[in-house]
Order: sequence, then C-alpha cells, then structure tokens
Amino acid sequence: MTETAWNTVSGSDTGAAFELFFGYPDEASFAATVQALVADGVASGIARKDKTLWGPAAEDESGKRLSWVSLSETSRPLVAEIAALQVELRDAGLSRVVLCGMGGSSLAPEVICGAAGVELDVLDSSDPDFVRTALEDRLGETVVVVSSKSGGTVETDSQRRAYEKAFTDAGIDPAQRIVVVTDPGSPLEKSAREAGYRVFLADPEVGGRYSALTAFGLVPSGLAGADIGRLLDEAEAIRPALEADSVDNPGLRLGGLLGVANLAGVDKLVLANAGATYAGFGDWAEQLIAESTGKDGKGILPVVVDALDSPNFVPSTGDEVLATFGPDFVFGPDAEQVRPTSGYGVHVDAPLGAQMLLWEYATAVAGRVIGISPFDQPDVESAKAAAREMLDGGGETPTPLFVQGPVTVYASPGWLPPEARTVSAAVAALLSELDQEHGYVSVQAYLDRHRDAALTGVRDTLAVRTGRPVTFGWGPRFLHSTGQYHKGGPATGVYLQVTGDPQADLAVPDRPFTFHEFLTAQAVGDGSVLASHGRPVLRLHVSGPGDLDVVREALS
Ligand SMILES: O=P(O)(O)OC[C@H]1O[C@H](O)[C@H](O)[C@@H](O)[C@@H]1O
Repeated sequence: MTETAWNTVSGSDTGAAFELFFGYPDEASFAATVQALVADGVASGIARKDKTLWGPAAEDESGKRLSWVSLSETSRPLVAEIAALQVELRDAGLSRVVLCGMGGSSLAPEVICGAAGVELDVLDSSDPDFVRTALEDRLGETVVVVSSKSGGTVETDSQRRAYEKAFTDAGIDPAQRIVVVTDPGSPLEKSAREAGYRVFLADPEVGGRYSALTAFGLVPSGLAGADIGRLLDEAEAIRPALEADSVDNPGLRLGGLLGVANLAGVDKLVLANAGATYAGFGDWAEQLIAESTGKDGKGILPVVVDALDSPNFVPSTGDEVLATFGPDFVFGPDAEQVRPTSGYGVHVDAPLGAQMLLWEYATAVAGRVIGISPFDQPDVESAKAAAREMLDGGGETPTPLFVQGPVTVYASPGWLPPEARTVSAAVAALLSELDQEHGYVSVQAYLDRHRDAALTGVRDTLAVRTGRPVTFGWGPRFLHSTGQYHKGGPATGVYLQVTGDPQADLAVPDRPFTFHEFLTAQAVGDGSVLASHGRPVLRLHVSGPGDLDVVREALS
C-alpha cells in the first residue's frame, strides 16, 4: 500500500460552495506540477481562451472550443426564453419531455434533471424495442427535444424521423411538438426551419462534452422543469476560483492530480457517488474524461461504479485514481476510511453547476499535463464509418463460431482457441487475454437499457472474477463516451459485446435500414475497428431478452 499525503482546498474564503480533498503518494511531483501550472498562467489562460495552451498541433481545435469557460454568463438570456416556452407547452397540456440526442447532447440534461427530481425521458438508443417503448408512451402529452450539435448524428436523426411519423400517424402536427437544439448552419437547423420547428441555436465554439451549460444542457432540462438559473449561479460562483493562477485553484489541483497520476502510470479513474443527489454525474464525467484524454495511446479510463463498496472501488488494483463526488467524506489517512492502493484519491463536494465547470477545467488542465488535445475525438469517426459501410452492404458479414442454446458466439480473429466451444469457455478465454497490470474489461450491451437493466450487475461480477477494472456501457450510448478511449487510448482492453434479437424491429422512416439493422451495424462496425487495433472482441448474441440469464451465468 502506497502512503498517501492528504490535503484539502475549499471555497469558503471566496463564497463558493466547494470542498476538495486530495491524496497523492508523491507530494513533491504534485506540488511541482501545480506550481508550474500557476507559473505558466494556465488557469487565467483557459479563462481568456488561449488556444496555445495545448501545443501547436492542438491550436486549430482549441481555437474554436473554449467558449465553455464563460457560459454561466453568456447562457443567462436562455433562462427566460426557455421558461416562456415551458409555460406555453405546459398550458398546451404537454407535460412529458423526451430528449433525442447522443453523448454530449443528452448526458448533461440527464444528470441535471435527475438532480432536480424532474422527469426527462432520454432516448439515446437505436434499439428498436427501446425506441418503440418511448414512442408508445403518452404521445398525446409529449414534447420532443431533438438535440444534435453537428446535426448529422444518425441515431438522433433516426429518432427524430420515428417521432415525426408517430405524431403524423396520430394526427398531431410535429411542428407543435418538436423543439430542435443544434449549432448554427447545421443540416438539422436547415431541415428544422423548413419543417417549422422551434429552434434553439447553441454556441458553436463549445464542444459536445463541454456543452452542459449551453442550450444543449439547458433547453431540455428547463422544459422538464429543472431550475437552470440556479445551475448557472452555481457555476458562476466557482468561476473566480477556477480562473485564478493560484495553487489553491481547485481546477488546477484536480487536473494536476489526474495528470500527475497518469504520467506515473495510473490510467483509470474509479468514480463513485458519495451521497450526491445527482446520481448520473458519473456517466456525464465519463464522457468528458474518456473522450477528452483517451487518444494518441494515452488517457484516463473512467470506471463508474454504483456504490462505495463496489468492487473496483474497494479494493482497487493499484493503477487507479479513486474519486468520489457528493457530500460524504470517504477518504482519509485513517485505516477506517478508504485508502487508494495507487496512493491517488480525490473527493469533490460541490453543487452540480460548480461540479460540472470544475471537472471541465480539470480535464483541460489534465490534457495539458498529459500532453494531449482535450477538445478533439479523432477515433470516434472510425466506428461510425464502419457502421455506415455495413449498412451500405459493404464490410464483412460476421460468421458465427458456434451456437450454444439461445446464444450465438462471434469472436474477432486470432485469439479464441478452437477448442473453446462453449459460452463459458469463450468468456474464460477472453478474460485470460487480460493484462494484469493495466488491462480492463469493457462490457458493451447493445440492448434496451430500461428493460435489460439487470444486466448491469455483471460489471461487479466480472470485477470480482478478474480483479481488474470493468466498465459497463449501453450501445450505442457508450460509443459517444468511452468509445474514443477504447480506440484511441492505451490498447489494454478486452471487449465483451452482448447483442440480441428485438421483440419486434422498427423501420427508420424514409431510410433504407431498420433500427435493428442500424444497431447491429454499430456493434459489428465498432467490433471490427477494435479488432483492427489488435484487441480481442467476443460477441454473445441472444435470441431474446429472456435469454440474458445464460449470459449472466457464463460471466459469473
Ligand atoms: O451532438 P451531436 O453532434 O449529435 O454529437 C453527439 C456525440 O457525437 C460524437 O460521438 C462525439 O464524439 C460526441 O462528443 C458527441 O457528443
């Protein structure tokens, strides 16, 4: 066990409500890193949108991605505009809000609404059962927010088409029900204007995963009834602390800690909720950190766990920073409290708006320390291209290796021994490929994340079985989050895909593919890209949702 030095920083002197508790094994390198960040004026540089902070190669992207620093001010006019629309919609009897959007266009509203205790149905899937269930629920009271920064994300486009058809078939004018959030000049802006939809344009100089406080975070959340004015207040209150070139700056400290840990070979961040009301924060932070840092063979893999006693949080494997968010203090020098094996731990207590801005700063700072550009996502496109190729009839149709009962087994070439001809043997072979120093297991379920929620339990099962970090992601949602890290980060993962036949497929209106064909193309496409990076991919395809028990058994 590495000895840890513990340290706190709080906002009590500045009037901002935050407290951070840090632990690190090597005080000298942590202090030197933070002092260098102070001396280089990194905090004030980020605040004034200095695009040179991440090196010449990153300048083009950084130059158009730094407006998130002042959103607590620049987004303020949206609050009244959204409130007026909310009243109008409520008066028209529209009490249910559905959000169609992926990654940065849906993860923030999900956590904001969860924290506020207001209902927001997030439709971030191409699973036909999941989409159909959303379409069939209270259509007469539903308003749909379609959010896409690029305006070209196929999942979001397909969901919009499905809702347009459902409204039209029900004799409802889609223009009365669809609200669009997009960047100025996107294809979605054009088609939405032509269709007569209400359009909110977002700040184009903010990337998707930094867009929580833009129209992408605020419009769906405000329409669902969250107090978005307060969210902006919380972010505004912590801004001075984040912009200060001071060793007490919580963004420099958190980012410095992540960066120093990563340079020392610690490449996972196990994130647990320690009593925060904003439970989905881990999923939001996962996208921010994985997409921002996971590239050029470097990066930090977030491992989001359910609870403080989840495997991977206790005990940890030694290549992880343990992190908690929320009010409950769990780390400390006492043996009674959690002691990270790597020596690196951090607890962040702050209201949601402050928490979001703080992690954005910290991620940008960590990017500088690690030496990557925190604003691009160079490897996300490869999976999209492979899915497109499959849908266009190109790409290789996968051949099953064997069938066992309701499970059909596929594997990427070159690693599964020919004698492994049961599901259990195939799983054991995949897990035997795990590097014991830095390896991780990524479980990727291309299923209905509401109906099949019980499958998430396999994360803990596999974490206990392997003693290694295990992530669980729903496809295609994770493709817009950890997907970048899987392909761009260190090549240490083993990948277990779970796919299934739907109860019934669903056509994507006016497109030459169905939702199930699209979902399958996404799984196969991403699997082929992972395999092309030399990583082992095992796919277990079940005949129906009832057959997931067989998969669960094979994993235990
Ligand atoms: O908002 P959109 O343009 O539809 O993009 C949704 C998501 O797409 C990609 O996966 C990007 O890597 C994400 O950063 C982004 O949040």
